[in-house]
Amino acid sequence: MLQAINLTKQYAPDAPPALDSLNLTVAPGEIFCLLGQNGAGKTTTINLFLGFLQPTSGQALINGLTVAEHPQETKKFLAYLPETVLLYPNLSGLENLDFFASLAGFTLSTDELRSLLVRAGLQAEAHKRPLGGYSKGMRQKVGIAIALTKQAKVLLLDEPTSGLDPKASNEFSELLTQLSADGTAILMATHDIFRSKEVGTHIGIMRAGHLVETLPAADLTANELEAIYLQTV
Ligand SMILES: Nc1ncnc2c1ncn2[C@@H]1O[C@H](COP(=O)(O)OP(=O)(O)OP(=O)(O)O)[C@@H](O)[C@H]1O
Repeated sequence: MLQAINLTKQYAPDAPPALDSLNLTVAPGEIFCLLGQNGAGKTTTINLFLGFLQPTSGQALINGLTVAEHPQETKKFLAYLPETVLLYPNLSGLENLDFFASLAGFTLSTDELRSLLVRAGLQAEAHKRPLGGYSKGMRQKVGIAIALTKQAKVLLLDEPTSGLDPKASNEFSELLTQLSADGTAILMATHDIFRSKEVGTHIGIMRAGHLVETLPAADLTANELEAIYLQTV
């Protein structure tokens, strides 16, 4: 479970807060999609949960532990997928996964590594090819497989489907739905209103550091969500 309590971040004393008193809870099995224009504070929110940033005030909690006070313990519950996953181009997908899994403390057999790549949607014929020849969507799938390795209780995603084609994006949504059904709490920053509606259980709309709307996704059509978004930002 993931919780923000009056979470605030001001990058400079004379600047307005990039995030202002955010209150948010993402329970196991929920997918909370954060929408908002460029600069609204979505990445700042994710970076506070990751412990990459210290809050100016308020708290980011993961499974009841404050990230600022328990940076190592909270990271054990987390997996993170950024917009662009940084991997080694000369290694294959399989070798990249093996390397990052071992960095995270997991020793997996080739069969286990392959089944994680398949679960992430990467076709078997690509597993042994150098990653330098992969498309963005294929690299993103290796990133997903790395995140799956940790069997994390909380998944943080920052525009993970940006640049993916509709089929890859759809497969990604299906995977998120499966993970949430297994009890993972998911927070995803995105610009994709349609996917948010498809995959999200809750939709939050941010404007200038404030979470101005929180909506249950089931109550809305994608068109209604788009109309609310356009009125809000
Ligand atoms: N390291 C930083 N130093 C100073 N200001 C920053 C820093 N990072 C972000 N900001 C500012 O904080 C505000 C929120 O930025 P943030 O990256 O969280 O927005 P975002 O909603 O993720 O935007 P995008 O959709 O473009 O990714 C912006 O005004 C941005 O300029």
